[in-house]
Order: sequence, then structure tokens, then C-alpha cells
Amino acid sequence: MSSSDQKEDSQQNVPRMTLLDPSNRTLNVPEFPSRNGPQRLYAAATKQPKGRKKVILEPGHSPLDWARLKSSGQDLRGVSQLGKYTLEDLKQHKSPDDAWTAIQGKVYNMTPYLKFHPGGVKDLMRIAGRDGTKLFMLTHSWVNAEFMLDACFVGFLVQGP
Ligand code: HEM
Repeated sequence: MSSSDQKEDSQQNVPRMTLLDPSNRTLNVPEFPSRNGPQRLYAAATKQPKGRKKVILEPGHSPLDWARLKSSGQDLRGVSQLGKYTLEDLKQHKSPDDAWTAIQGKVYNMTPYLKFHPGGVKDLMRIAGRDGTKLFMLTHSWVNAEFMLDACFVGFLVQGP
């Protein structure tokens, strides 16, 4: 058997799938993603844990509703001017009706955002009254907190005395 025959043989063992091209012609192509190919291995290694439930946001609390509220001009900060706050100061704001956090050196009053958070109130409350940078970045580093919470910005996190 010549080496080109061998090559053809090994290609015939590859599972194939049928596709339609844009002109509706049938194409018989190697299956994609291929068995044990990098795409399938990656997907298997990064599977979402079973039973993870999506949080159902209350009516009127979609991301669009939040965008509207934060640009409505309504006061969402609850302070009259920006301040400097220490971790000790933050600890005074750890309840659902008064929840502050710090992300990357900026302090936010996230109370009005709680019910709008796509990950739910409970998860967001984990960073209430403390520096939430680490947990925030671990969960979704792609989210732009500075923009999401610009209307809730109350000041800067500083070292304690
Ligand atoms: C002020 C801090 C936070 C802000 C502004 C924020 C914002 C967001 C945004 C915009 C999303 C949607 C992301 C997307 O669809 O790609 C999201 C999703 C999520 N967040 Fe947060 N988040 C914050 C803190 C946290 C914390 C501390 C946790 C966990 C301890 C958390 C857990 C989640 C989870 C699990 C989702 C996914 C929800 C889903 O897809 O069902 N978030 N968050």
C-alpha cells in the first residue's frame, strides 16, 4: 500500500458530517468539532457545574432598567460629596439597605443596584462592607464595574490611620 493510500484510509476513519453550503449544495465534511479535538477537550474541562441556577430578576430590574435608572439623574449615591474611606468605614455599610463596597480603589454605594445584579442579591452581598475587588475579579473580570456603578460612586478607598 502506498503512503498516499494510507493517508486516504486514515481520513476515511474520521467521522463525517453533512452540511449545506450557501448555495444549498450538500457537503460531506469531517465532523467538527472533531472527537478528542481541542474544542471538545476544552469544553469538557470547563463544564459549568450541574444545577447552577440562573437568578430570576424581579420585573423592572433588567440591565436595561438599571441603565435607565442610573442615567435618570436620581440620586443613587446617598452622600452629598465624594469622600475618602478606610476599610473600617466600609464595615459600617454591610446591610442590604446600606451596602457599600470597594472595587479597585473606588468605593460604591451598591444598595440601589442589589436587585439589578444578574448574579443575584445574595452573591453581591458577599462583598458588602469590604473590599470586593478579589471576588469580583474572580467571578467576572470582564464586567466593567466602574461603568455599571458610576452613579453609585461615593469616593476612594484609603489606608486606615
Ligand atoms: C459591584 C460588584 C458587581 C457588579 C457591578 C456585578 C455585575 C454583574 C454583571 C453586569 C453581570 C452580567 C455579566 C454577563 O452577563 O456577562 C454579573 C453576573 C454575575 N455576577 Fe456579578 N457583579 C458584581 C459582583 C459580584 C459578586 C461579588 C459575585 C459573586 C460573589 C457575582 C456573581 C455573579 C454571577 C454568578 C453572575 C452570573 C449570572 C448569570 O449569568 O446567571 N457578582 N454581575
